[in-house]
Amino acid sequence: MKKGVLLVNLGSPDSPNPKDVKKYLGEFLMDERVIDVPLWARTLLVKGIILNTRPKASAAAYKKIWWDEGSPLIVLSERLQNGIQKEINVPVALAMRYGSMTIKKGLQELVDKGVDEVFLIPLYPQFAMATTETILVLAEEIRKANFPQIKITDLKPFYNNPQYIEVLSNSVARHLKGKDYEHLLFSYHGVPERHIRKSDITKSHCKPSDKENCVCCKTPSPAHEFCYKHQCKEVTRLVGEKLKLEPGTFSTSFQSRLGFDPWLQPYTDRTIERLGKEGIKKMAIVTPAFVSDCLETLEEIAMEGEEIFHEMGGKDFTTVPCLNDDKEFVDLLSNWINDWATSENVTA
Ligand SMILES: C=CC1=C(C)c2cc3[nH]c(cc4nc(cc5[nH]c(cc1n2)c(C)c5CCC(=O)O)C(CCC(=O)O)=C4C)c(C)c3C=C
Ligand SMILES: [Fe+2]
Ligand SMILES: [Fe+2]
Repeated sequence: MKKGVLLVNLGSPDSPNPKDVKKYLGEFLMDERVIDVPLWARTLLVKGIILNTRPKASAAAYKKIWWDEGSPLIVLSERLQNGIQKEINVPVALAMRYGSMTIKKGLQELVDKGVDEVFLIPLYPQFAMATTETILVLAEEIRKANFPQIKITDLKPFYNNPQYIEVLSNSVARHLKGKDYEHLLFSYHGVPERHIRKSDITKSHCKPSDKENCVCCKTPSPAHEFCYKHQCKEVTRLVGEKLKLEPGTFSTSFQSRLGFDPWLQPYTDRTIERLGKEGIKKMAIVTPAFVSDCLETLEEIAMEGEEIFHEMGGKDFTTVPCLNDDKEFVDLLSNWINDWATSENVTA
């Protein structure tokens, strides 16, 4: 059997123009694992309201971060792909869950190279219904319909893998060297609380509305295999431990909420505001839910977040880049791929 790798990230519009942004958001937000309400309600909400109001503002935000080469998320994912390809012998393809670089095209590219055994790597350290699950479900549908001869194995979420924690901690330490920040905020993309309850396989463990001191997240449970909140909090705890951060000098928050339902809290914008109001003058922020820098890190955090902090009296606001094509991260993924390529059942 010939092996190959498919990296899958979220995706971006083809351009930062409102028409392309609208098309992209339409596909993204009509995904039943992203806006998980009945089809009629999703259609009303997305096509009736969001797509008539949001694309203009989103396009303006995309324009602020767009590069000559294209969307930062796509360009940085391509750099990661190229970095890995230089390290390993099996072909590495890249696809996006939404937009033009489809999973079908990615699988086709591998099949055209004779591949019949695919290692599928969702580029998300933590599991979420709106990210990992939607990729795996769609990839399986495409496999069944178009490539029934191939076998797909997926890389499990690697949020608590000690090597990953080391690579992330090294990156944080390197970027914050010499900066005497008073607080390090770990900001993760949010999800509606409802998503956490839906993914709870025990149906009773997760209490997504517990904010600071989430007891369920600290109590061992099989639910944690699919609990985005637990997995985010674990990344913060493990990096804090590795970097020997003092309690009280680092915390977790959740960004990018959409709509009126409660999302995971505390919210990042309000946390930045609170830190500024409490007299913190120098803060740093890291965004470990994203492997590649994107709209949510470059605009919402590095631009809007900094503005909020300054408005509240803060002075220094340092953002730690995502792992992107960090050499240690490229080596780590390449090692996992090599392990998979040389043995059968490998998880991170
Ligand atoms: C990292 C994991 C992500 C989760 C979980 C996630 C959930 C989620 N997102 C929305 C709505 C939007 N997200 C948008 C952008 C965006 N989201 C992620 C990642 C996660 N989303 C990334 C990497 C990006 C940036 C893409 C890029 O091109 O750079 C947007 C579009 C921008 C905007 O208009 O604000 C929306 C909308 C929902 C509803 C959701 C639900 C769980
Ligand atoms: Fe998102
Ligand atoms: Fe929990």
